[in-house]
Amino acid sequence: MTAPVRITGARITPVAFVDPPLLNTVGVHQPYALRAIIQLDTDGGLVGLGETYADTAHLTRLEAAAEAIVGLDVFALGSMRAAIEATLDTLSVTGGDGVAGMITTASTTDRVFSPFEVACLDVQGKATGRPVSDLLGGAVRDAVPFSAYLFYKWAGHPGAEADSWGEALDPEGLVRQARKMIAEYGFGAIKVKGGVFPPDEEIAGIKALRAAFPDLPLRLDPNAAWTVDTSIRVASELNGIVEYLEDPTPGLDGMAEVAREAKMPLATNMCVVAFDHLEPAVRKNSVGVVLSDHHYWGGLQRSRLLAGICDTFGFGLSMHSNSHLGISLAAMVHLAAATPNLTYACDTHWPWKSEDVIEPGAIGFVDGAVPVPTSPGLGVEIDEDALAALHQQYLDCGIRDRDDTGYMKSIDATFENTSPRW
Ligand SMILES: O=C([O-])C(=O)C[C@H](O)[C@@H](O)C(=O)[O-]
Ligand SMILES: [Mg+2]
Repeated sequence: MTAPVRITGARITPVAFVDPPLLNTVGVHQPYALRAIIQLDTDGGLVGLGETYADTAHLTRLEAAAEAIVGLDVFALGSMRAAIEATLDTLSVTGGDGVAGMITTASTTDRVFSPFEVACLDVQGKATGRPVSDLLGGAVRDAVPFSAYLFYKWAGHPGAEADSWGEALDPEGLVRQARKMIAEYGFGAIKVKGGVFPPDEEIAGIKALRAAFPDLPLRLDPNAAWTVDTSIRVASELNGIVEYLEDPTPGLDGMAEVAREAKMPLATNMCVVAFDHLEPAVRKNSVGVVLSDHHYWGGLQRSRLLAGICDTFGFGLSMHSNSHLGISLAAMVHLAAATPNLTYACDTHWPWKSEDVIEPGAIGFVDGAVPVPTSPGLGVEIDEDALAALHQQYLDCGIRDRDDTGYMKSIDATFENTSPRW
């Protein structure tokens, strides 16, 4: 039997990495995206890795949680979650969700527990010589398919040079972006981040993509930018064209109204983001597909629990993403590999980043999918020089919280973050 592997501490390092001006309904991505990297130290010398948001309040909570779990066995995940919950109850920080106000009702405990749970699973895997997917029930696929995640975007940040992706502000720009991303990564499905332009312009964008890629599944996600009536109209225009419509309108009740009329399933990473949202979502028939995200569903094991509930109630299941680095990708891939009822290609922001904290080569895309690492643990290791450089970038860049709306307002003072907008 493997002896207890006790936690001796956790190093939490905020990092900043270059991010293009990706547009969404709440504003635009700042020049740098923030993440916190967790290196969990144990008495035997094994180190586990985790990755999460790095907004100021979240960092305060992570530091408190790191202290609360010293001395615990990395296999004692139930006790660890309880210890973190108890510690968070003593803190009086607010905000810091790291998702620009788009996912505000997730559980704080689950959000803070998640990177520590992932790091513990990494250590468990290293201690037992098994990949994390084995600790989650075993991989049922060798590779995990992802979708091309398209964004409307400016050519570059104001005052800076154009980035290698260039501008995408109309249907031609979206198709150009899709061609480049698919040529580089081989994705077999396309998601468009909408809610940026009036719905008819985005419908035209989706139709242009359909014409350019007749065989690829398409999705549109306006992050609740539309009223119920607008959502029903868009759903009718896109009938037979998108495989699902993602968060067209705010709230479980609005989604249920749209779902009654729409022919395609509705997916969500906004109105079902915590376990206590599942019962009303089932009762109201609000959604057909849940987009899970281990960063706020409480880690990989609780995401497996979510998958079981989705299976029981007949929900489709896929995965949401935010701007992320390689530790998160590895965790997403192990989870997806061990989730039999994953019914759609997962989301990832991976193509939008040009920097990372992990040693290169351990994880990557082949034909639009990520082969599941088979080495012990997550299968990725920290590149200490890269971590130090991206931490320095964090210190230098001055950004301490994700604020798409504030950044947009600094460029266009008339911008208002309203939901629904159309
Ligand atoms: O599916 C989603 O809602 C997302 O991916 C949320 C993200 O924050 C996305 O809107 C972004 O990166 O701007
Ligand atoms: Mg979404």
